[in-house]
Amino acid sequence: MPEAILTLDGVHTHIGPYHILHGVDLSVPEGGVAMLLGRNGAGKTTTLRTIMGLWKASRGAVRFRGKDITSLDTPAISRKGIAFVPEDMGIFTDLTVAENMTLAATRGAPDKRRLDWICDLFPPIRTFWESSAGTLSGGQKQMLSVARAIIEPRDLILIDEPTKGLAPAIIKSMTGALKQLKETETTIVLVEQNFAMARALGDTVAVMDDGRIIHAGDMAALAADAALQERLMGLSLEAHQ
Ligand SMILES: Nc1ncnc2c1ncn2[C@@H]1O[C@H](COP(=O)(O)OP(=O)(O)OP(=O)(O)O)[C@@H](O)[C@H]1O
Repeated sequence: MPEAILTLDGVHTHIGPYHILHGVDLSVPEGGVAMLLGRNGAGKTTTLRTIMGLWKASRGAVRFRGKDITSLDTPAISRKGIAFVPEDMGIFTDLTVAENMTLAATRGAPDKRRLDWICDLFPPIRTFWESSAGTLSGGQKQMLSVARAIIEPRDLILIDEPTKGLAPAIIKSMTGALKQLKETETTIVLVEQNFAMARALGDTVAVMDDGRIIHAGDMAALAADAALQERLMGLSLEAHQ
């Protein structure tokens, strides 16, 4: 088993008066894709936001490469090499695709070779380079959102439901792009409801319910066990492509 790049140890998160995470324990191995699954409202988004410091853990610890990052602010966490692709994508719709990409680069002008590689991963970025991001389709916006997150090499990228509301053909190309990203050094934590994508990409899986991790193991083992899926998530994933 590769060493963990990220660990959560008994993490509790409160949002205002609401106690949302109830002691999340999670270990993400370095390299590959760690899936985070669970019903709506299980706490997946809250977990990603807590890792990024967008919500503060009220108890427990988040460690990145063994270092406690729980009390760092979000820009400091980002500078450690962690990127976040939120569910609402976080792109600037009034700006062009080019401006969105340039603004995402924190270390000066984007590297030309890397930009070419990203445009090969997501061809619409190249096609619509000078267009306003607001005019892109939902799938293209999602691609821009992931592209921005990887404009500079990242050790870890957290992606929240990148296929939400997308057509099957777009989901397929997003899956292909993330597969290529997976071949690089980047470790990916992926929240996803689309089982075809989870099965195609996931190496490990953690299942959440009610603010806790209720199962952790290999994605392939969960994919092969319909009874376990039913018990953990109340549905057989095969039926939820
Ligand atoms: N800003 C907020 N204020 C109050 N409660 C919130 C807030 N954000 C999330 N919650 C609650 O926290 C719980 C977990 O939500 P979260 O978005 O983390 O779940 P999720 O597993 O990502 O679900 P989904 O798939 O629906 O996004 C839910 O009960 C939700 O209503």
